[in-house]
Amino acid sequence: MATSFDLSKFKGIIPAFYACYEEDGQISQERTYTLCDYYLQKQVQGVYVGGSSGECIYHNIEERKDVLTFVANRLKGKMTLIAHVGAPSTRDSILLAEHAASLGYDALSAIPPIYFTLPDHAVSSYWNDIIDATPLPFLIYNIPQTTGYTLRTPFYKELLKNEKVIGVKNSSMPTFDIERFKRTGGQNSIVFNGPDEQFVAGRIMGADGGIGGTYGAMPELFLMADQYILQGKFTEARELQSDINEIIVALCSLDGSMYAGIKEVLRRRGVNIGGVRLPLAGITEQDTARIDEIISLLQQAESRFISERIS
Ligand SMILES: CC(=O)N[C@H](C=O)[C@@H](O)[C@H](O)[C@H](O)CO
Ligand SMILES: CC(=O)C(=O)O
Repeated sequence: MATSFDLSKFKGIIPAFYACYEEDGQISQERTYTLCDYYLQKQVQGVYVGGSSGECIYHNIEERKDVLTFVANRLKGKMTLIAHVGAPSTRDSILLAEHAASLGYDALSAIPPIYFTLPDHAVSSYWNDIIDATPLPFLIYNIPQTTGYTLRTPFYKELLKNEKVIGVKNSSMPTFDIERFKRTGGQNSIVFNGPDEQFVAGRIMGADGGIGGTYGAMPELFLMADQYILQGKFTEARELQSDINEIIVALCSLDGSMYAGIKEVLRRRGVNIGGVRLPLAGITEQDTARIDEIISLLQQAESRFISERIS
């Protein structure tokens, strides 16, 4: 079960990379570079490209390959790059996996098959077929609330028999699952916390780091929360998590999708990566005032927890 990959790069704060669009809704190379530069400047550990937050479900394969290419062009060798290659068919997932491997990504990851409910043996074949297609290590993506599929510990143990499986990004809500997955995989495996609302709890229960959809709106806050955990400052970590959660709850209360809200926050802070792709809803006129409030919540949390000034 022990993997021989160097796991030291799979930890810390790894934002889930957002889809970057032109004004007409096409994937934007230039804006993808803008977002890459932003993350480089924030000194995050890495990026998780083409997942839920990357709106992969609304992109065709060529668009997904383009996003993987643009990010690698800008960030290869500068931070950890994880490619999400989950797609409705095994065939398309393999095409994406091969593409990511040719670009030098550090790891692959995929959700389980969606739409049809498949038995574990078919899920296992799906993941293992992707894994077999390239030499890269693989991170399982467990996200029952969107896929309808729940990864169980005994099945996870089976999957770990493939030494290229290095761990799991766990987005189920119980932090108990994080503890179980970490215990099952042992020290020579990785667990990433999924739900940003309980990043601190996930870390305490054994997650090595987090991959999150809201990190991009507030990377400094998550980096600081991770620092607090590393320093054993649990009271500070909990208080910061609570401030973070006020921001996440506000982002999730917009008429527009959470991603549209995050992109508006980023735009107002000088990082314009466009809107969201339909059917995700864009922000509405009423959302404008709510976004003012979100910006002020961000500023309050930043001035409370981060010493250096953030624009
Ligand atoms: C269901 C879902 O998309 N979960 C993401 C990944 O785990 C999270 O990062 C959320 O975006 C975040 O926790 C906000 O709810
Ligand atoms: C949040 C996350 O991991 C994703 O967007 O895939």
